[in-house]
Amino acid sequence: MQTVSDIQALREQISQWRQQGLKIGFVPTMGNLHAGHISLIAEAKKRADKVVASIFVNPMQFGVNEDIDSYPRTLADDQQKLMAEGTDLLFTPTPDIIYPKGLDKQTFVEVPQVSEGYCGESRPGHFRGVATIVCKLFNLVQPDLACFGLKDYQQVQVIQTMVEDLSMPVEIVPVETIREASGLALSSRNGYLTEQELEIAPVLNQNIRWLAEQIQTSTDFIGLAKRAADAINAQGLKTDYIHICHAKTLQPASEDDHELVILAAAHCGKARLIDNMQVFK
Ligand SMILES: Nc1ncnc2c1ncn2[C@@H]1O[C@H](COP(=O)(O)OP(=O)(O)OP(=O)(O)O)[C@@H](O)[C@H]1O
Ligand SMILES: CC(C)(CO)[C@@H](O)C(=O)[O-]
Ligand code: BAL
Repeated sequence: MQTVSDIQALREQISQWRQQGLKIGFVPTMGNLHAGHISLIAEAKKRADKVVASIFVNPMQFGVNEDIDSYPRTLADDQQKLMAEGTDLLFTPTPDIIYPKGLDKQTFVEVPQVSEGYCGESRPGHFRGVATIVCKLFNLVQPDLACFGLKDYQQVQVIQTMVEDLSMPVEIVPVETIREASGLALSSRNGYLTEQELEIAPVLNQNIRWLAEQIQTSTDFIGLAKRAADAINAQGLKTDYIHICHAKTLQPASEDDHELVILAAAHCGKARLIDNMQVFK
């Protein structure tokens, strides 16, 4: 596996592969790789001839009081894992390479509606940062397809909408969430949890599953979501939000909707956990 940090080396390799008519799959990440990331690489490998991964802790998607400085950076370990899974190329740019003029003068991509609310409301500017970096990475890597984890459900909708609205020639492949046996979704930020917090963190997923069962037979979405939030908070987490939404528009679900998603975020110690579950009625 080749690792490149500069844009010219990346473009040279990509253009060689494109001239050979090879199909390119892409997996963008922020590093500190776990089995969730590796499942994205495996999915890309099944669908493409060459797999490109990127590791970039994107300053544009972090809020002022967020964890950009402490975000785990484990490049050597990550390279081992990517190589073992058969990744062909790893792109590891620095912020200077990606944003040479600085963030203030950078053109950005804003996706309306699906990026508003939920994580978009709690993390102002977050999805602008995500859409902008993913757009830029797509322009650099020119993939035929790109894999994204459904753990970040709202992010998948934001990227899918961006690709449709801007006619980007990239197929977005959503990949199922990989979980601990406890139900806790794997996440780099789980590394912030103490042993005790790791014991209570699965309560988020347990209550999402409870809610998924309840809404099969009830349309009291607001009342049920409140009961789930109370149960989560009673165990020592602090819910940021828990909502039942239309699976595509992410608008609050109405009684006639059949494709739903439960979206939730909760603070657990230093970590802000997110999780979700799609429900078909
Ligand atoms: N448990 C998981 N299962 C499947 N995909 C995942 C999982 N966790 C993250 N991903 C996906 O991996 C890609 C890169 O995510 P990222 O590097 O932010 O990892 P992360 O573990 O989600 O980190 P964070 O703790 O910052 O949310 C995204 O598409 C994300 O949805
Ligand atoms: C898609 C992404 C790599 C963009 O920085 C990031 O938001 C993530 O890791 O999910
Ligand atoms: N997995 C989403 C990246 C972020 O939380 O910034």
